[in-house]
Amino acid sequence: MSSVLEQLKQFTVVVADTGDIEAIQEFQPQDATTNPSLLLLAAQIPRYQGLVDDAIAFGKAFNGSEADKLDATMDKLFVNFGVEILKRIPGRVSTEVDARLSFDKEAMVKKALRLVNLFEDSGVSRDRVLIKLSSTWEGVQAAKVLEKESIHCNMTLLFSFAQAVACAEAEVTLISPFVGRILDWHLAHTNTPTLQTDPGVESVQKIYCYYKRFGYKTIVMGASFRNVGQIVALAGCDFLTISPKLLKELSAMKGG
Ligand SMILES: O=C(CO)[C@@H](O)[C@H](O)[C@H](O)[C@H](O)COP(=O)(O)O
Ligand SMILES: O=C[C@H](O)COP(=O)(O)O
Repeated sequence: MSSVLEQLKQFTVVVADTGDIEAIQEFQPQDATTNPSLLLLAAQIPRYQGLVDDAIAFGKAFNGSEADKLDATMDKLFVNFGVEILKRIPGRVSTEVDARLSFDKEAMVKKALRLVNLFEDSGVSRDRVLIKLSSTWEGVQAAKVLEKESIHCNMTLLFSFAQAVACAEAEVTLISPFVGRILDWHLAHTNTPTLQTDPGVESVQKIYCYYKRFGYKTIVMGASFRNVGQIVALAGCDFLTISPKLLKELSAMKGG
C-alpha cells in the first residue's frame, strides 16, 4: 500500500518548506520554499558552512557602507541556498524579500530585482524562482510590477479572503495562505478551545473554490501547517508547502 505522501502527490504539487537541502532530497518535492527563519536554522548546520562563508566573502567585497555589506551578505546567503536547492528539485524555489520592506513598494521591487540578478549571475533563470512578498497592498502593487518583468511572485503572509482576491486580480503567480497561523489565532483569541472545524483549512478551501469558480490562474499553495490532518483535509489544493517533520509523518502513514 502506498504512503499518504505518495497518494497526496497524485492530487497536489508537494513543496518542501525548509532550507535543509538534504531533507529536500529525501522527499523529492517538485518545489521548495524558504524564509529567513528556515534559512537561519539551515545556516547553522555544519554541512552548509561553505554557503555561509561564500556569502560572507561576497558581503565583505561589496562596495558600500557596513549596512550595505550586511544586506549584500544576506541576499547572497538566501540565493546560495536557493541555488543549491534547485540542483535537487525540478521546479522552483521561493526566496523571500525582507519582511521589514512590506509597506514600501519601491524597496520591495528593488530587493526582488537584486535577488533575481544574483540568481541569474549564478546561472539560474528567473523562471525557476518565486520571489516571496508580503500580501500587503504595497506587496501586491510590487508584484504587479515584477510579474510584468517575468519575475514570478509568491504572495506570503496571507491570512484573509480580501488579500487573496487582491492577489488574484493582480494576476500574481502564486499565493500562500497560512493555515496554521489562522488556527493559532482562533485558539488564542476565541473561547473555543476545541474547534469543530479548522478555520485555517476553511480559509484555503474558500479561496480555492473562489479562484476556480471565477477562472483565476493564480496558484493556491497552503502553508504553515500544524499537523497532518490539515494537510490531508486540503489534498487536491493546487500546491501545499510542508515541513520535513510533517513530510516524514505523511510518508510513514499508509493510505487507504
Ligand atoms: O514560503 C512559504 C510560504 O510562501 C513558507 O516558507 C512559509 O513562510 C512557512 O510555511 C511559514 O512561515 C511557516 O510559518 P509557521 O509554521 O511559523 O506559521
Ligand atoms: O513567509 C512568511 C514569513 O517568512 C514568516 O516568517 P517567520 O516564520 O519568521 O515569521
